[in-house]
Amino acid sequence: MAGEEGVTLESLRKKMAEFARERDWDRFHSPRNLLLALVGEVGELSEIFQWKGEVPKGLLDWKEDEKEHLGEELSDVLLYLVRLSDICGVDLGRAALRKLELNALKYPVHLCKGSSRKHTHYSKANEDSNTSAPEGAGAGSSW
Ligand SMILES: Nc1ccn([C@H]2C[C@H](O)[C@@H](COP(=O)(O)OP(=O)(O)OP(=O)(O)O)O2)c(=O)n1
Repeated sequence: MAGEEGVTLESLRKKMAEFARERDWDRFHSPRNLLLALVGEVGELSEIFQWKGEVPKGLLDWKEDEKEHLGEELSDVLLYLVRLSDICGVDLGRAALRKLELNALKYPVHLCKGSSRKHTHYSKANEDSNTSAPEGAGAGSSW
């Protein structure tokens, strides 16, 4: 039900499994089909922003029906992602938490605060500092 509290990835996973089973759609929900459906929905989501230029956070000047449409397309992406993960035997919640930990290791606060550069920039800077001439010999930092 819309507005229901306590939505979890697991509850969405179960609802999608039930939705497919009731319609005898398990045979269509193969990994490849779900991936293509997911990409299609990402396209529909992108269309909402297409040609608008940058939009303000919170979308305060959007009409209610535009925001509702946005919610629908975001949901389609999420639901197909949840279903794809399930069909592939991936625990999406666990995988996402693990990925967050990996991200934190790749992007330590002390190196990246206030910078949106890719992590390869920091490893490259580190390599350069390991191979560069001793301090004071004219080797400048690359960032
Ligand atoms: N074989 C299918 C078809 C649909 N859905 C579910 C997941 C999505 O949340 C939604 C997608 O439905 P549509 O393909 O009809 O796409 P839209 O809802 O975006 O409609 P439209 O393409 O008309 O804008 O329905 C599904 O699980 N499996």
